[in-house]
Amino acid sequence: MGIWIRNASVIKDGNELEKKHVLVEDGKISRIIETDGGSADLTGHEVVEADGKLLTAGLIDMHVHLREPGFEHKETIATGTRSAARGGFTTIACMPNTRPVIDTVETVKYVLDKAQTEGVVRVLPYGCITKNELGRELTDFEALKEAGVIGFTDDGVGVQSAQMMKDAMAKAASIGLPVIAHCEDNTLVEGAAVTEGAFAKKHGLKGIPNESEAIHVGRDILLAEATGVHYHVCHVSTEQSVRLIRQAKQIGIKVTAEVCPHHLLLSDEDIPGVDDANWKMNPPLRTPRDVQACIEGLVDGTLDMVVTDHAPHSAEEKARGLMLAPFGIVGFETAFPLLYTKFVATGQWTLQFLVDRMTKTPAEVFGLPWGRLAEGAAADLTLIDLETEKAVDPEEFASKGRNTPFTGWKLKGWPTLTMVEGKTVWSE
Ligand SMILES: NC(=O)N[C@@H](CC(=O)O)C(=O)O
Ligand SMILES: [Zn+2]
Ligand SMILES: [Zn+2]
Repeated sequence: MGIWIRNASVIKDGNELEKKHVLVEDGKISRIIETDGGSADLTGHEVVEADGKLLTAGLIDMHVHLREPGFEHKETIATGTRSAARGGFTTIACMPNTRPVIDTVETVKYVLDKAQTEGVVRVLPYGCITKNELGRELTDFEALKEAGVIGFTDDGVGVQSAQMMKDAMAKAASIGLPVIAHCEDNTLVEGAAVTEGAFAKKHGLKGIPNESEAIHVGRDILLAEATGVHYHVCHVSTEQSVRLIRQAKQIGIKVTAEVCPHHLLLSDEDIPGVDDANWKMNPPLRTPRDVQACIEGLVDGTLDMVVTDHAPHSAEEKARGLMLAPFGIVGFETAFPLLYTKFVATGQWTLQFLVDRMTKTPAEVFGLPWGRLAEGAAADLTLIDLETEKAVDPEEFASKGRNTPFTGWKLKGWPTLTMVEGKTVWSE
Protein backbone atom coordinates (compact mmCIF):
# COMPACT_ATOMS: atom_id res chain seq x y z
CA MET A 1 0.00 0.00 0.00
CA GLY A 2 1.23 3.46 -0.91
CA ILE A 3 0.36 7.00 0.08
CA TRP A 4 -1.08 9.55 -2.32
CA ILE A 5 -0.21 13.08 -1.29
CA ARG A 6 -2.97 14.95 -3.11
CA ASN A 7 -3.11 18.53 -4.31
CA ALA A 8 0.34 19.51 -3.22
CA SER A 9 1.94 22.71 -4.51
CA VAL A 10 5.40 21.96 -5.82
CA ILE A 11 7.91 24.51 -7.01
CA LYS A 12 8.05 24.78 -10.77
CA ASP A 13 10.45 27.67 -11.14
CA GLY A 14 11.30 30.62 -8.91
CA ASN A 15 8.05 31.50 -7.16
CA GLU A 16 5.91 29.57 -9.61
CA LEU A 17 4.03 26.64 -8.12
CA GLU A 18 2.11 23.81 -9.75
CA LYS A 19 -0.43 21.42 -8.25
CA LYS A 20 0.58 17.76 -8.21
CA HIS A 21 -0.47 14.43 -6.75
CA VAL A 22 2.53 12.51 -5.45
CA LEU A 23 2.53 8.76 -4.87
CA VAL A 24 4.84 7.32 -2.25
CA GLU A 25 5.57 3.60 -2.38
CA ASP A 26 8.25 1.48 -0.71
CA GLY A 27 9.94 4.52 0.76
CA LYS A 28 10.30 6.19 -2.62
CA ILE A 29 8.46 8.74 -4.71
CA SER A 30 6.99 6.49 -7.37
CA ARG A 31 4.83 8.97 -9.29
CA ILE A 32 4.29 12.72 -9.60
CA ILE A 33 1.25 13.53 -11.74
CA GLU A 34 -0.88 16.46 -12.85
CA THR A 35 -3.96 17.05 -10.71
CA ASP A 36 -6.23 17.61 -13.70
CA GLY A 37 -5.33 14.42 -15.52
CA GLY A 38 -7.62 12.39 -13.25
CA SER A 39 -5.35 9.37 -13.46
CA ALA A 40 -4.67 9.04 -9.74
CA ASP A 41 -5.98 5.61 -8.86
CA LEU A 42 -6.55 5.83 -5.15
CA THR A 43 -7.63 2.24 -4.65
CA GLY A 44 -5.79 0.56 -1.86
CA HIS A 45 -3.74 3.64 -1.05
CA GLU A 46 -3.71 5.91 1.94
CA VAL A 47 -4.41 9.57 1.16
CA VAL A 48 -2.79 12.65 2.61
CA GLU A 49 -4.69 15.76 1.54
CA ALA A 50 -2.11 18.49 1.08
CA ASP A 51 -4.79 21.04 0.31
CA GLY A 52 -2.45 23.25 -1.70
CA LYS A 53 0.33 23.34 0.87
CA LEU A 54 3.90 23.51 -0.39
CA LEU A 55 5.56 20.11 -0.82
CA THR A 56 9.37 20.08 -0.88
CA ALA A 57 12.11 17.52 -0.58
CA GLY A 58 12.83 17.02 3.11
CA LEU A 59 15.08 19.77 4.46
CA ILE A 60 18.73 18.97 5.09
CA ASP A 61 20.74 20.53 7.93
CA MET A 62 24.48 19.91 7.80
CA HIS A 63 25.32 21.48 11.18
CA VAL A 64 23.47 20.46 14.34
CA HIS A 65 24.18 19.51 17.94
CA LEU A 66 22.24 16.55 19.36
CA ARG A 67 24.20 16.51 22.66
CA GLU A 68 24.17 12.74 23.06
CA PRO A 69 26.18 11.12 24.54
CA GLY A 70 26.94 13.15 27.63
CA PHE A 71 24.72 16.22 27.68
CA GLU A 72 21.29 14.58 27.77
CA HIS A 73 19.97 17.37 29.98
CA LYS A 74 20.35 19.72 26.97
CA GLU A 75 19.03 17.38 24.26
CA THR A 76 18.93 13.72 23.29
CA ILE A 77 18.92 12.02 19.92
CA ALA A 78 15.24 11.28 20.55
CA THR A 79 14.27 14.89 21.28
CA GLY A 80 16.72 16.47 18.84
CA THR A 81 15.52 14.42 15.88
CA ARG A 82 11.89 15.15 16.81
CA SER A 83 12.73 18.83 16.88
CA ALA A 84 14.35 18.44 13.45
CA ALA A 85 11.25 16.65 12.11
CA ARG A 86 9.00 19.39 13.49
CA GLY A 87 11.16 21.92 11.63
CA GLY A 88 10.76 19.98 8.38
CA PHE A 89 14.24 18.41 8.38
CA THR A 90 14.70 14.81 7.26
CA THR A 91 18.50 14.58 7.18
CA ILE A 92 20.77 16.18 9.77
CA ALA A 93 24.53 16.04 10.30
CA CYS A 94 25.53 16.05 13.95
CA MET A 95 28.61 17.64 15.45
CA PRO A 96 31.02 15.60 17.56
CA ASN A 97 31.37 17.93 20.59
CA THR A 98 29.51 15.50 22.84
CA ARG A 99 30.91 13.81 25.98
CA PRO A 100 32.79 11.71 25.10
CA VAL A 101 33.43 13.50 21.82
CA ILE A 102 32.91 11.48 18.65
CA ASP A 103 36.56 10.58 18.14
CA THR A 104 36.38 6.79 18.28
CA VAL A 105 34.63 4.05 16.33
CA GLU A 106 32.69 3.12 19.49
CA THR A 107 31.18 6.58 19.86
CA VAL A 108 30.27 6.76 16.17
CA LYS A 109 28.52 3.41 16.56
CA TYR A 110 26.77 4.58 19.72
CA VAL A 111 25.35 7.63 17.94
CA LEU A 112 24.32 5.65 14.84
CA ASP A 113 22.67 2.94 16.96
CA LYS A 114 20.77 5.49 19.04
CA ALA A 115 19.70 7.33 15.91
CA GLN A 116 18.44 4.06 14.48
CA THR A 117 16.50 3.00 17.57
CA GLU A 118 15.40 6.32 19.08
CA GLY A 119 15.73 8.90 16.31
CA VAL A 120 13.06 9.81 13.77
CA VAL A 121 15.13 11.46 11.03
CA ARG A 122 18.33 10.44 9.25
CA VAL A 123 21.41 11.28 11.32
CA LEU A 124 24.84 11.60 9.69
CA PRO A 125 27.67 11.95 12.19
CA TYR A 126 30.86 13.95 11.86
CA GLY A 127 34.01 12.67 13.53
CA CYS A 128 36.55 14.81 15.38
CA ILE A 129 39.66 16.09 13.67
CA THR A 130 41.68 15.78 16.87
CA LYS A 131 41.38 13.46 19.85
CA ASN A 132 39.08 14.98 22.46
CA GLU A 133 38.99 18.13 20.28
CA LEU A 134 42.17 19.19 22.04
CA GLY A 135 44.07 20.04 18.87
CA ARG A 136 47.05 17.86 19.78
CA GLU A 137 46.69 14.55 17.94
CA LEU A 138 44.71 13.50 14.89
CA THR A 139 42.00 10.88 15.27
CA ASP A 140 42.04 7.69 13.19
CA PHE A 141 40.41 9.07 10.03
CA GLU A 142 40.24 5.73 8.17
CA ALA A 143 38.61 3.93 11.08
CA LEU A 144 36.11 6.75 11.63
CA LYS A 145 35.26 6.79 7.93
CA GLU A 146 34.75 3.04 8.02
CA ALA A 147 32.42 3.50 11.02
CA GLY A 148 30.31 5.98 9.07
CA VAL A 149 31.39 9.57 9.61
CA ILE A 150 30.82 11.90 6.66
CA GLY A 151 33.59 14.40 7.43
CA PHE A 152 35.91 15.72 10.11
CA THR A 153 35.46 18.71 12.38
CA ASP A 154 36.34 19.94 15.87
CA ASP A 155 33.24 22.13 15.92
CA GLY A 156 32.92 24.08 19.13
CA VAL A 157 36.59 24.99 18.93
CA GLY A 158 38.99 26.03 16.19
CA VAL A 159 42.03 23.91 15.31
CA GLN A 160 44.70 26.31 16.56
CA SER A 161 47.77 24.78 14.94
CA ALA A 162 48.19 25.34 11.21
CA GLN A 163 50.39 22.25 11.00
CA MET A 164 47.69 20.13 12.66
CA MET A 165 45.09 21.49 10.24
CA LYS A 166 47.36 20.86 7.27
CA ASP A 167 47.96 17.26 8.35
CA ALA A 168 44.23 16.78 8.86
CA MET A 169 43.43 18.14 5.42
CA ALA A 170 46.07 16.00 3.71
CA LYS A 171 44.71 12.92 5.48
CA ALA A 172 41.07 13.75 4.77
CA ALA A 173 41.88 14.44 1.11
CA SER A 174 43.58 11.07 0.81
CA ILE A 175 40.41 9.27 1.92
CA GLY A 176 38.00 11.54 0.07
CA LEU A 177 36.21 13.18 2.99
CA PRO A 178 35.79 16.90 3.73
CA VAL A 179 37.18 18.95 6.60
CA ILE A 180 34.51 21.13 8.22
CA ALA A 181 35.97 24.01 10.18
CA HIS A 182 34.83 26.01 13.16
CA CYS A 183 37.00 29.04 12.47
CA GLU A 184 38.21 30.77 15.60
CA ASP A 185 41.65 31.93 16.69
CA ASN A 186 41.67 31.68 20.47
CA THR A 187 44.33 34.33 20.97
CA LEU A 188 41.95 36.97 19.60
CA VAL A 189 38.90 35.96 21.60
CA GLU A 190 39.76 35.44 25.27
CA GLY A 191 36.68 35.64 27.42
CA ALA A 192 34.55 37.86 25.19
CA ALA A 193 30.88 37.01 24.67
CA VAL A 194 29.71 39.40 21.95
CA THR A 195 31.18 40.85 18.79
CA GLU A 196 33.30 43.95 18.65
CA GLY A 197 30.68 46.55 17.76
CA ALA A 198 28.03 48.94 19.03
CA PHE A 199 26.66 46.64 21.76
CA ALA A 200 30.09 45.86 23.24
CA LYS A 201 30.99 49.53 23.18
CA LYS A 202 27.78 50.63 24.86
CA HIS A 203 28.18 48.10 27.66
CA GLY A 204 31.93 48.48 28.04
CA LEU A 205 32.56 44.86 27.02
CA LYS A 206 35.53 43.35 25.29
CA GLY A 207 34.44 42.22 21.84
CA ILE A 208 35.15 39.21 19.62
CA PRO A 209 36.79 40.71 16.52
CA ASN A 210 35.89 39.60 13.00
CA GLU A 211 39.51 38.59 12.42
CA SER A 212 39.23 35.81 14.99
CA GLU A 213 37.07 33.98 12.44
CA ALA A 214 38.50 35.28 9.17
CA ILE A 215 42.13 34.52 10.07
CA HIS A 216 41.28 30.83 10.20
CA VAL A 217 39.24 31.05 7.00
CA GLY A 218 42.20 32.63 5.18
CA ARG A 219 44.72 30.20 6.67
CA ASP A 220 42.57 27.19 5.88
CA ILE A 221 41.87 28.29 2.31
CA LEU A 222 45.63 28.31 1.70
CA LEU A 223 45.95 24.90 3.34
CA ALA A 224 43.04 23.59 1.27
CA GLU A 225 44.78 24.84 -1.86
CA ALA A 226 47.97 23.09 -0.80
CA THR A 227 46.30 19.79 0.09
CA GLY A 228 43.42 19.65 -2.38
CA VAL A 229 40.91 18.78 0.34
CA HIS A 230 37.25 19.73 0.22
CA TYR A 231 37.22 22.45 2.87
CA HIS A 232 33.86 23.52 4.30
CA VAL A 233 33.54 26.61 6.51
CA CYS A 234 31.11 26.46 9.43
CA HIS A 235 28.66 29.23 10.38
CA VAL A 236 30.19 32.13 8.41
CA SER A 237 29.45 35.41 10.17
CA THR A 238 31.82 38.10 8.92
CA GLU A 239 32.26 40.29 5.87
CA GLN A 240 35.94 39.30 5.72
CA SER A 241 35.21 35.56 5.67
CA VAL A 242 32.69 36.04 2.85
CA ARG A 243 35.28 38.01 0.88
CA LEU A 244 37.98 35.39 1.35
CA ILE A 245 35.67 32.52 0.38
CA ARG A 246 34.44 34.41 -2.68
CA GLN A 247 38.01 35.00 -3.87
CA ALA A 248 39.02 31.39 -3.18
CA LYS A 249 36.09 30.08 -5.20
CA GLN A 250 36.98 32.39 -8.06
CA ILE A 251 40.41 30.80 -8.37
CA GLY A 252 39.08 27.28 -8.12
CA ILE A 253 39.98 26.27 -4.57
CA LYS A 254 37.64 23.57 -3.29
CA VAL A 255 35.92 25.59 -0.56
CA THR A 256 32.24 25.57 0.42
CA ALA A 257 30.43 27.35 3.23
CA GLU A 258 27.31 27.59 5.33
CA VAL A 259 25.43 30.38 7.05
CA CYS A 260 22.86 30.33 9.87
CA PRO A 261 19.47 32.09 9.92
CA HIS A 262 20.48 34.21 12.93
CA HIS A 263 23.51 35.63 11.14
CA LEU A 264 21.24 36.65 8.26
CA LEU A 265 18.55 38.20 10.46
CA LEU A 266 20.10 39.66 13.60
CA SER A 267 22.98 41.98 14.43
CA ASP A 268 24.67 42.91 17.71
CA GLU A 269 22.49 46.02 17.75
CA ASP A 270 19.42 43.83 18.28
CA ILE A 271 20.71 42.33 21.54
CA PRO A 272 18.32 43.56 24.24
CA GLY A 273 20.78 43.62 27.13
CA VAL A 274 23.45 41.83 29.13
CA ASP A 275 21.01 39.56 31.00
CA ASP A 276 19.55 37.66 28.06
CA ALA A 277 21.84 34.84 26.94
CA ASN A 278 19.41 33.76 24.22
CA TRP A 279 21.33 36.21 22.06
CA LYS A 280 24.66 34.55 22.75
CA MET A 281 26.06 32.14 20.22
CA ASN A 282 29.36 31.38 18.56
CA PRO A 283 30.20 33.04 16.26
CA PRO A 284 28.43 36.00 17.84
CA LEU A 285 25.83 38.22 16.19
CA ARG A 286 27.95 40.62 14.15
CA THR A 287 27.41 44.18 12.92
CA PRO A 288 24.69 45.13 10.42
CA ARG A 289 27.43 45.42 7.79
CA ASP A 290 28.40 41.77 8.33
CA VAL A 291 24.77 40.69 8.17
CA GLN A 292 24.49 42.40 4.79
CA ALA A 293 27.68 40.73 3.57
CA CYS A 294 26.39 37.29 4.61
CA ILE A 295 23.11 37.87 2.79
CA GLU A 296 24.99 38.96 -0.33
CA GLY A 297 27.31 35.97 0.01
CA LEU A 298 24.39 33.56 0.09
CA VAL A 299 22.68 35.27 -2.82
CA ASP A 300 25.76 35.24 -5.08
CA GLY A 301 26.63 31.62 -4.23
CA THR A 302 29.71 32.34 -2.12
CA LEU A 303 27.86 30.72 0.77
CA ASP A 304 26.32 27.47 -0.42
CA MET A 305 23.72 26.53 2.13
CA VAL A 306 21.75 27.41 5.22
CA VAL A 307 22.33 25.39 8.40
CA THR A 308 20.79 25.94 11.82
CA ASP A 309 23.74 25.18 14.15
CA HIS A 310 20.94 23.95 16.45
CA ALA A 311 22.71 24.27 19.82
CA PRO A 312 20.37 23.53 22.72
CA HIS A 313 21.30 24.40 26.30
CA SER A 314 19.22 24.07 29.46
CA ALA A 315 17.24 27.01 30.83
CA GLU A 316 19.38 26.93 33.96
CA GLU A 317 22.60 27.24 31.92
CA LYS A 318 21.18 30.04 29.82
CA ALA A 319 19.95 31.92 32.90
CA ARG A 320 23.55 32.74 33.84
CA GLY A 321 23.50 35.92 31.75
CA LEU A 322 25.28 36.96 28.60
CA MET A 323 28.81 36.78 30.03
CA LEU A 324 28.58 33.41 31.79
CA ALA A 325 26.06 31.32 29.84
CA PRO A 326 27.27 28.84 27.19
CA PHE A 327 27.23 29.90 23.52
CA GLY A 328 24.42 28.57 21.34
CA ILE A 329 20.78 28.83 20.31
CA VAL A 330 18.27 26.26 19.07
CA GLY A 331 17.40 26.41 15.39
CA PHE A 332 15.42 23.53 13.90
CA GLU A 333 11.92 24.69 14.64
CA THR A 334 12.23 28.28 13.45
CA ALA A 335 14.67 28.12 10.51
CA PHE A 336 12.32 27.72 7.57
CA PRO A 337 9.54 30.05 8.83
CA LEU A 338 12.10 32.75 9.66
CA LEU A 339 13.75 32.73 6.25
CA TYR A 340 10.49 32.28 4.39
CA THR A 341 8.83 35.19 6.18
CA LYS A 342 11.76 37.60 6.15
CA PHE A 343 13.26 36.91 2.71
CA VAL A 344 10.73 35.11 0.49
CA ALA A 345 7.44 36.66 1.59
CA THR A 346 9.11 40.08 1.34
CA GLY A 347 10.11 39.41 -2.26
CA GLN A 348 13.89 39.43 -1.77
CA TRP A 349 14.42 35.76 -2.61
CA THR A 350 12.36 33.30 -4.58
CA LEU A 351 10.88 30.31 -2.81
CA GLN A 352 13.02 28.06 -4.98
CA PHE A 353 16.18 29.90 -3.93
CA LEU A 354 15.44 29.30 -0.25
CA VAL A 355 14.30 25.69 -0.65
CA ASP A 356 17.36 24.86 -2.76
CA ARG A 357 19.70 26.21 -0.08
CA MET A 358 18.06 23.88 2.44
CA THR A 359 17.81 20.79 0.21
CA LYS A 360 19.65 20.67 -3.10
CA THR A 361 22.86 22.55 -2.38
CA PRO A 362 23.72 20.81 0.91
CA ALA A 363 23.09 17.47 -0.84
CA GLU A 364 25.30 18.43 -3.76
CA VAL A 365 28.10 19.85 -1.63
CA PHE A 366 28.28 16.73 0.55
CA GLY A 367 27.50 14.23 -2.21
CA LEU A 368 24.28 13.02 -0.56
CA PRO A 369 21.53 11.24 -2.53
CA TRP A 370 18.67 13.21 -0.88
CA GLY A 371 17.28 16.71 -1.33
CA ARG A 372 15.38 16.11 -4.59
CA LEU A 373 11.67 15.97 -5.24
CA ALA A 374 11.56 13.61 -8.20
CA GLU A 375 10.21 10.22 -9.23
CA GLY A 376 12.57 7.54 -8.00
CA ALA A 377 14.01 9.69 -5.21
CA ALA A 378 13.66 8.74 -1.55
CA ALA A 379 10.29 9.85 -0.14
CA ASP A 380 11.86 12.37 2.23
CA LEU A 381 9.19 15.03 2.08
CA THR A 382 8.03 18.12 3.91
CA LEU A 383 4.64 19.81 3.68
CA ILE A 384 4.69 23.50 4.53
CA ASP A 385 1.85 25.91 5.25
CA LEU A 386 2.79 29.22 3.63
CA GLU A 387 -0.37 31.02 4.72
CA THR A 388 -0.99 30.66 8.44
CA GLU A 389 0.76 33.20 10.62
CA LYS A 390 1.83 32.09 14.07
CA ALA A 391 4.09 33.50 16.75
CA VAL A 392 7.23 31.59 17.79
CA ASP A 393 6.47 29.90 21.11
CA PRO A 394 9.43 28.00 22.58
CA GLU A 395 7.06 26.12 24.90
CA GLU A 396 5.81 24.27 21.83
CA PHE A 397 9.28 23.10 20.75
CA ALA A 398 9.95 19.38 20.54
CA SER A 399 13.54 20.24 21.47
CA LYS A 400 14.54 20.27 25.12
CA GLY A 401 16.16 23.62 24.35
CA ARG A 402 14.12 26.80 24.63
CA ASN A 403 17.07 29.08 23.98
CA THR A 404 15.99 31.23 21.06
CA PRO A 405 16.10 34.98 20.45
CA PHE A 406 13.07 34.68 18.15
CA THR A 407 10.34 34.25 20.78
CA GLY A 408 7.16 36.03 19.73
CA TRP A 409 8.20 36.62 16.11
CA LYS A 410 5.12 36.33 13.90
CA LEU A 411 5.97 34.00 11.04
CA LYS A 412 4.51 32.08 8.13
CA GLY A 413 5.91 28.98 6.47
CA TRP A 414 5.37 26.39 9.22
CA PRO A 415 5.99 22.74 8.34
CA THR A 416 2.89 20.63 8.95
CA LEU A 417 4.09 17.14 8.01
CA THR A 418 7.50 15.51 7.67
CA MET A 419 8.12 12.14 6.05
CA VAL A 420 11.32 10.12 5.98
CA GLU A 421 11.45 7.35 3.38
CA GLY A 422 7.69 7.32 3.16
CA LYS A 423 7.12 7.19 6.90
CA THR A 424 5.42 10.16 8.57
CA VAL A 425 7.72 11.15 11.41
CA TRP A 426 5.91 14.29 12.44
CA SER A 427 2.61 15.91 11.65
CA GLU A 428 0.83 18.88 13.11
N1 LIG B 1 27.33 27.60 18.04
C1 LIG B 1 27.36 27.69 19.34
O1 LIG B 1 27.18 28.77 19.87
N2 LIG B 1 27.59 26.63 20.12
C2 LIG B 1 27.87 25.30 19.71
C3 LIG B 1 29.29 25.12 19.28
C4 LIG B 1 29.62 25.63 17.92
O2 LIG B 1 28.82 25.49 16.97
O3 LIG B 1 30.72 26.16 17.72
C5 LIG B 1 27.55 24.35 20.87
O4 LIG B 1 27.96 23.19 20.83
O5 LIG B 1 26.83 24.79 21.78
ZN1 LIG C 1 31.14 26.08 15.69
ZN1 LIG D 1 28.00 24.08 15.93
